[in-house]
Amino acid sequence: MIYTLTLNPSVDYIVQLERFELGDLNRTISETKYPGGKGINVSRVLRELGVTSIALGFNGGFTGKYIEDYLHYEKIETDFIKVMDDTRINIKLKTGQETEINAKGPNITEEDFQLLKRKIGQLTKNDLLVLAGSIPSTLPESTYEELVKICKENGVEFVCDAEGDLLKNVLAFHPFLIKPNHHELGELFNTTISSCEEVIPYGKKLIEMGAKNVIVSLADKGAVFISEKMSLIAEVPKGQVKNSVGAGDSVVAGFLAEYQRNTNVKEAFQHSVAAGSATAFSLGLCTKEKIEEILSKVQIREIL
Ligand SMILES: Nc1ncnc2c1ncn2[C@@H]1O[C@H](COP(=O)(O)OP(=O)(O)OP(=O)(O)O)[C@@H](O)[C@H]1O
Ligand SMILES: O=P(O)(O)OC[C@@]1(O)O[C@H](CO)[C@@H](O)[C@@H]1O
Repeated sequence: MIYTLTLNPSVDYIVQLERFELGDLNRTISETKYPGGKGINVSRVLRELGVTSIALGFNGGFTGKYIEDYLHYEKIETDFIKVMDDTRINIKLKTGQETEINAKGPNITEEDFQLLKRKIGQLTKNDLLVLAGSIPSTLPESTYEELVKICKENGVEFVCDAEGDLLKNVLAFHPFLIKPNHHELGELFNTTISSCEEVIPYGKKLIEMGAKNVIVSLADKGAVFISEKMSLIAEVPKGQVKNSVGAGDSVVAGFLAEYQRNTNVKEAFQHSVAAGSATAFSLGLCTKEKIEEILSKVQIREIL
């Protein structure tokens, strides 16, 4: 079973405006809302692709209930730990460019954290855990490390989509997959990366540091896959970006869904990039039809 973990879920409130004037009254052209948070997005795209997962994390209040009801309506199983405060609302402003305001989120107590550790401790070697997103400020910086250590002890594979030290510190536990974008990769190595070719030496370093598979996404500039055995570059299809929120999470879900189907890394990478772009070209997350529509436009080449 695939489990996704979203420590700080959100209701994503997507607001479209002609333009945004700071300090003025601004009126929207349209608005919509979705359950959000990186792990939850992964679960939703997996479900769309016919793969079952269970969404874990902390949620609370009316926003937490909205997320849980929405996921159940989509037939996604959840096993959230209830917290006292409301789950956060993240604002995504569309004004030609995309501006995000991500809230801090609820207080998570030590007791809540212990409960989560016990849940993660029940996973077995037949399970895979996706840890994705930021860590609430009330949890220790070492949260991911502590959780993947439990995974390792029980032979549970894990995927990590996080930034900076959060990502660096789990590498020694050999994640099955990590997916930084090129800015995050650059920050890890104190450099600037602006093309797929430039990604390759740094991607290889992540493999040396312990990752089994690495996908680095560069938005419209392409994506790179690296493992010990091969390096691949994908060209992404051109299209009109409607909302790139969740595009990175769709890359993770697209890879896992296809890899689970046939363990062919090249095809899994092609599906993952198609899922990312399909989400970027949609207002919400991708649909299976949209992925299939653009799949053949995702050209993959091997770098020898
Ligand atoms: N402008 C675009 N045109 C086509 N595809 C895109 C575009 N932007 C994003 N994508 C698709 O989405 C994937 C992930 O995008 P990106 O590199 O922005 O990841 P990310 O920063 O993790 O995303 P996010 O945090 O917005 O979910 C890319 O690999 C690509 O497939
Ligand atoms: O604040 P975090 O946890 O870093 O990111 C949260 C978030 O921006 O990530 C998802 C898109 O990847 C959104 O659904 C959500 O609002």
